[in-house]
Amino acid sequence: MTFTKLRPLPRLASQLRAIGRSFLQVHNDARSHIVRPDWHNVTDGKLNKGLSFTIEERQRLGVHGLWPCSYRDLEEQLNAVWVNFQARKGNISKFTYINSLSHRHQRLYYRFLRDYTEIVMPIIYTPTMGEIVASFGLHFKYPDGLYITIFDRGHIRNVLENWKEKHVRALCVTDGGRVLGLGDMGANGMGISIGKISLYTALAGVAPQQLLPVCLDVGTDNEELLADPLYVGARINRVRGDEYEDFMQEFMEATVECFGGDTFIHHEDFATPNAIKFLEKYQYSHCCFNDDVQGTGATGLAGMLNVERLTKRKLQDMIFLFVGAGSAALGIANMLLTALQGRGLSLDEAASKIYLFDQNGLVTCGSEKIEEQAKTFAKPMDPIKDLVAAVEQLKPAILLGATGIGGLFTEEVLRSLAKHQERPAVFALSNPTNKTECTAEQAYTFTEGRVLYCSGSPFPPVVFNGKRFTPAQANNCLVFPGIALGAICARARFLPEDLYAEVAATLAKSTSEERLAAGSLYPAIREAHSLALDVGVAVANYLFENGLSNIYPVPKDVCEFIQKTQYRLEYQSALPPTWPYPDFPACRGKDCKAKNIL
Ligand SMILES: NC(=O)C1=CN([C@@H]2O[C@H](COP(=O)(O)OP(=O)(O)OC[C@H]3O[C@@H](n4cnc5c(N)ncnc54)[C@H](OP(=O)(O)O)[C@@H]3O)[C@@H](O)[C@H]2O)C=CC1
Ligand SMILES: CC(=O)C(=O)O
Ligand SMILES: [Mg+2]
Repeated sequence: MTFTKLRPLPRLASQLRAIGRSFLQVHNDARSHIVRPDWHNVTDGKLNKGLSFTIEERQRLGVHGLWPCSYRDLEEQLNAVWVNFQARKGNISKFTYINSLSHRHQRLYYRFLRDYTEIVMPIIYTPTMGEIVASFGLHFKYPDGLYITIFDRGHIRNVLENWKEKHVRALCVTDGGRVLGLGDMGANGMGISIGKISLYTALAGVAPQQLLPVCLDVGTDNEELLADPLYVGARINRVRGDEYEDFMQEFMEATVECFGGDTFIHHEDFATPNAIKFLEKYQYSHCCFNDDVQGTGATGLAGMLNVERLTKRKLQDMIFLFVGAGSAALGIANMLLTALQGRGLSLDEAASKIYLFDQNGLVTCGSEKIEEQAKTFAKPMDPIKDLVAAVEQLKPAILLGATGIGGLFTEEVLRSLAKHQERPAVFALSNPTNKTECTAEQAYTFTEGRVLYCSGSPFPPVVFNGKRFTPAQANNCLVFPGIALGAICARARFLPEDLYAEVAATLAKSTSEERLAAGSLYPAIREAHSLALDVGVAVANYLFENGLSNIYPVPKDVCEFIQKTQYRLEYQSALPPTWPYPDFPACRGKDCKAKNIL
């Protein structure tokens, strides 16, 4: 066989090569050098700029003619998205529209999320994400995350290597064991991993290519799903015991092998016993975070610190009644316990202030089945089975619900609460909206407008007796994007428990006096971007100060250091900085002279 000696490339082509093949496809053919259309720029949502490709870019990239001749800058495109979004009737339809935008035009999608956060959050997150999860088989369209099934045991690393991005810095992983308040959703749980991950970018500016949503499909015990022809997961009952735990162990090890030991691993919506077991097992050996326990813990404590700011009544003088004793309630109860101890109370004194109430009633020393984590809070007293009776007897200052049971805080419960407190606080944390323990309207109405109310899913303002109340959203989305940002930027080794007290303090402080005066215990969702940066800086500072970062030397300005890593929501030029052709007029968007030629 003979090899034809390659002709040396003419100067132009070699220049182009030096600039980088990603910009242009240059084909050295026998007769001429042809610049072929680079469809990649159009079909790859990461690169696509739609009508924001300048005329120069369209011509240089060989995609001229693939768009109508108009040019739209980012603001104009954003407006078109907004008009389109509003025109969609119903939340699912809005979700479908912006989900498709995320694939064809990533930067515009995230810019839309940033600029319209308060409006879009209920679509890409709770409550609409609950509906998407419930009917995931209808909505699955793109490989937006990795499904790792129990049948992949022994090969998990290979599956992780199939992911399109190689520089993953954070994963959000669920096994769908308890998704929002919907119960066991099996592989449909992927929806929640995707939703949470999209907030990393939308709120905290973590670059999307650094992120990976994962669903561990170990089956489901949800009979409805198993019988549903549209179900996309493994049709087996949930695998438990050693097989399940070995599978999890392999996943954690494979993640470290594949992406590095300082990869942030966010556990989401595992059923409570697994959530707690894995947190205890991996918290200090991996850069691992459980959102439902720790994220919710920090969020809940922050709200309580703000009840204190608002009512001028010390936390140590309050009684807390937590309805629900799962990962969310226990996460908050434990953080509160530590905070109270920090104020000089002994463990017993602190625990004596916090009551748990589960399906069987008040958790007492005589309760039949008490989870290990709940034992600290069990009280030496007679059982109380009825919630109204518990409220009547305990007279809590703060009533918190994390049960997944919609309407549990009835009129009677709320009236009883308000009877004993001038400004009672109600945290109705369950998601999505139809699982909320009570609505904002019920809370304000049945407490004659005296309640400090917040909820896991958003509620619109309520007018009661001519006064307008703006309920705050108490959701771990106020903290997890910032925690991830700080941990990723500082390349955290692991995330100790004390760090979450810093997060809670940062969130509480970020609530303005104006919002507090209006009875809102948290910042508004539209402030979530600056909040995420504040939390990110607090987390990174904590990690640097405690020798838990893999970054050395410590950056002088941590905030600037973090900001430099953030995803840019402006378009970059699709052309190399210096272009070798002299013959095209410079064309820069709106002011482009060349556009008038068309
Ligand atoms: N706003 C936020 O940021 C967050 C909200 N959540 C929400 O919190 C809810 C619970 O999550 P999680 O803790 O993980 O779930 P779990 O299922 O682990 O816990 C639910 C708890 O509620 C108790 N419960 C159920 N029914 C009743 C009832 N009728 N009366 C009193 N208690 C009852 C259960 O008691 P028993 O054990 O006896 O069955 C259990 O202790 C979900 O809806 C979730 O969406 C979760 C995380 C964050
Ligand atoms: C918000 C959240 O994490 C949950 O409802 O599970
Ligand atoms: Mg959750």
